[in-house]
Amino acid sequence: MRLLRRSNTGEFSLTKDLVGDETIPPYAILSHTWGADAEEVTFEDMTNGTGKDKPGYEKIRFCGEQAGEDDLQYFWIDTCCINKTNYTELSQAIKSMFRWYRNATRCYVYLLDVSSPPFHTNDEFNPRPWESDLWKSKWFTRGWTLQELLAPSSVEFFSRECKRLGDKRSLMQQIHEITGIPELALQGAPLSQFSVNERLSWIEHRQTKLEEDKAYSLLGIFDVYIPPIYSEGTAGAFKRLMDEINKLEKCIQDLHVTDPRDDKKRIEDTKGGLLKDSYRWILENSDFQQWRDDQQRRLLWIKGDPGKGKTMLLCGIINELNKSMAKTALLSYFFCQASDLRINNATAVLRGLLYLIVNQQPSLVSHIRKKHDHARKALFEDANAWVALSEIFTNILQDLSLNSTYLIVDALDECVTDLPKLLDFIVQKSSVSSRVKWIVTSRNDAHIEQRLRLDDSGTRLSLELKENTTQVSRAVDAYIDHCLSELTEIQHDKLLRDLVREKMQRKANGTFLWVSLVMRDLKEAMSWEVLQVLDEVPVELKDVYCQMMGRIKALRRQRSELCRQVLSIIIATYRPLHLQELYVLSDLPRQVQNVNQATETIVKMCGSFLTVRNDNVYIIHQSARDFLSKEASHDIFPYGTRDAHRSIFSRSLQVMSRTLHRDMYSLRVLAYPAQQVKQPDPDPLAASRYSCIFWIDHLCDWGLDSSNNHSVNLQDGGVIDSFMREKYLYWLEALSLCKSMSKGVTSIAKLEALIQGRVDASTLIELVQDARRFIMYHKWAIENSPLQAYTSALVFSPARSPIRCLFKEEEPRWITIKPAMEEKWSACLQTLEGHSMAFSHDSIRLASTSHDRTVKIWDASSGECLQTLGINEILFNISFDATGSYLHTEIGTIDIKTSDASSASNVTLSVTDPQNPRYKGLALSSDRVWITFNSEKLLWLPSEYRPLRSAMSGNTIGIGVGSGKVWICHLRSTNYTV
Ligand SMILES: Nc1ncnc2c1ncn2[C@@H]1O[C@H](COP(=O)(O)OP(=O)(O)OP(=O)(O)O)[C@@H](O)[C@H]1O
Repeated sequence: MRLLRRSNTGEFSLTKDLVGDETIPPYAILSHTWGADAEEVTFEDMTNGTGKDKPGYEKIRFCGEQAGEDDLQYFWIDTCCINKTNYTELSQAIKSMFRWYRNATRCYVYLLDVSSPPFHTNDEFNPRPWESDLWKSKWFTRGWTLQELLAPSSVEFFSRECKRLGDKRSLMQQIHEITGIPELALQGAPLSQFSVNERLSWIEHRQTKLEEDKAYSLLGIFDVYIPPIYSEGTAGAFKRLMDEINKLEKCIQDLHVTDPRDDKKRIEDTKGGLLKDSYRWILENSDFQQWRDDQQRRLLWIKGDPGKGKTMLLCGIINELNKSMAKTALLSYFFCQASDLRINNATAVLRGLLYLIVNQQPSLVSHIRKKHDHARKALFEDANAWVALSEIFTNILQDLSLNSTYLIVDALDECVTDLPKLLDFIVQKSSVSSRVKWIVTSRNDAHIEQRLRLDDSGTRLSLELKENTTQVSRAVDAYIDHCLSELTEIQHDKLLRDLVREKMQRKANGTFLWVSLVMRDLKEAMSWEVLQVLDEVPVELKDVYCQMMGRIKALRRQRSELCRQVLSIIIATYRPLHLQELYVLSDLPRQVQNVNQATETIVKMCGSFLTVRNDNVYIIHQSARDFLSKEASHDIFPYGTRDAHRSIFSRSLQVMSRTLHRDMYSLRVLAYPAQQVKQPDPDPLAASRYSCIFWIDHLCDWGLDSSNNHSVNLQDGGVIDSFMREKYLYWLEALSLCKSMSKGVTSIAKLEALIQGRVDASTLIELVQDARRFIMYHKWAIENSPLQAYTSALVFSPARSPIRCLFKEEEPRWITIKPAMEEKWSACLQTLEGHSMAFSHDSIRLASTSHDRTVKIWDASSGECLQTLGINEILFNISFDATGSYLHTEIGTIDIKTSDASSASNVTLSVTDPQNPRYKGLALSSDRVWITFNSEKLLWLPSEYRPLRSAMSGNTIGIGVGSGKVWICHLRSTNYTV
């Protein structure tokens, strides 16, 4: 960026090109409309000292003088600070312009067509005589001025006479009315909050001198970049812009595993709302202040026993940082929750943190897009996700454009998968990047402490430490006061209230959770019982839980049993359940009028263990889950946890058998895109959604060595056999509607492994094998259009596929001449988004490479992508050395960045001749072609293809085909002689 500098004598000169934001001094920036080319002072004029007689020089003089008045020595003007004859410089300027406006200390808008009479006296009837000019000003009709209005935090308006008219804030209402831009955007809210269409509408009625600029002037507003091509026309430029926006949106959509902002809101709501007086103590705490104010303190670890209020404290800290941090700073956070499969692992933490970061600074998505553009969603989900995400995260943290950033992670102890990796990552990153500060919380845990290795850059804040206990106790007292103010039973009796307060303060022992549990009891008590309740309640949390459990056991026979059922299901399931899911899985009484109400009533009988929000049931606290699954497990699971899994499995099968049928969402159109499917209300899958996704997991959790029942289920003619025969295709449709097709693929593989080798299940084994081929082969089509389960999936399955035969009735009748299919499945198991390849000697893994400069390592049986490696060269042949650490290519040797040495050593691969003529006869398909009937897309048709690369191991062969796909084939099932 080149700036103009005003010397003491009033002369202007250009600085050298300043590279890197940190080298740029505070500066003012001008926003204006351009006159005729000959009127504007150019870069050449400035370097040659000419142009002073041009009309445009007035603007330069104005900007320089105004900057001087505002104590700024430097300023920037687009007419003369960019060398437009240099394409590289011009495209760099277009790329950076939004940032330059945003970073300016002041932005002056010079309005040549707005006049403010110099001797205008204050006229109470017309205090702003220039306002009518403002409404008509050309400045509001130009394209580039849109970002100049939105990017800077301070925008001041000046008349032709250089008189200050007001700023973006004082003129907010008028600007909003003139431009139609929401006030929130004018106030500086992140533009990513506004939909793409809304942002596009802001430029609709604006013009640019060069037609393509209409699109290019939006780059900063969408935080994307395309290089300018000033010959492509408006349509071309907008097409490229939209492509880029769509890729950005898709990337963010795939990254999404949860929106931590929603999690925060949900947590606050389920915990009864956040109380300021109970967290504000942290702002006065010296450890916290040191972390906040000292550049060197980059990591703060807040630790404390269960229920000490760490999570709520973090919610408070997030709110306070949001208010106090610089506008340009980023704040990202994540709440781990052990009970929710989605958010209890290290990969999810990185995904969640990244999600909020790129939401605030979308340009950083470029780091994700480098990998995402070819790996797509698998980047975040395959076995290599951690490696890829940590690399992306590191690149973002090193990006010079990253603003100062706060990263906050709650409940590390609830990160069930890969916690050590996460801890090492946090330690490493917090010590290298000075612009990034971390806060993490956890329970007191020696392993976490050891791993965090807190040195000079880190601070430990223990809630149990003597210096802090007074502050925490006061915070708990404030919480008690707040809770008591809501206890209507004792409002009229001050003496009683004081007594209750005093007793609670004495027993709470600085534990918020204790107070909140006791309060639930007190709310149920009459005024004369309140003191007795308090006397009876134990001090320790565990004892409180024991007391709650005792009460459940003392309920009338059936009620107690219902509570036990509900609690056991909640503990044994993989994610929080909807009331309807809980109703069926707990097998609650049938004779109820309103399922949600009845289930909620039973949930309430479970004392304070559970809570309901938006019809979903949550366990009140992780410590309650710990208690129920450990100390109370003999009460909750009298027949062991396996029995709970058995119940969930068999009730799942029952509910699915009842509810699954063709076209559950009444989509009707066969190619109805899955992305456009909206969940109907009431949702026919509300009760069976969980079952569809997890029934096989619970079958496996039930265990192999179980009772006869288990055998009955697994044998020919058993319940699984019947379910597969009657409902398999509807189950696939349901999986697609639940966006869980990939989970279905791994589940059916799990089922196949479970029944493998059983002598009494030979027909079932055959059926499941067929079902597995079916789902793998047609996954793409069904995933994208749920009803393709009944069309292309059936029509393009082998004539003697058991699944096809069982669901013959579902085949489309309008196809009179059906494609001639093989009798049995072809050699193709599935298509992988891949490349050219080599198999591991044990046939377990397949490595592939392609022109997109990546190498992928696949699990050959599930088709899961295990690793995606970025490479610098275009590869044709690949192989691994014996240790698996180096990948040899025809072009060079590449270091594989693998975090998992053990898996790498399995990958000893050999390359077969890609030109081997013996494979040439294979005719399989790769591209997806739709058959259209009456302009409705009806079915997906695999087309002809040419094999490009192939590799073979044992009786499995991999074939690379056009458009970067890989087919994995079993030669056993074909007639090919190889
Ligand atoms: N500032 C606050 N405002 C309102 N309620 C609070 C506040 N702090 C704590 N609480 C109450 O105390 C309970 C326990 O707090 P929290 O869940 O934050 O504890 P924790 O230390 O994170 O526990 P754990 O480490 O076991 O998960 C909350 O469910 C809530 O009811």
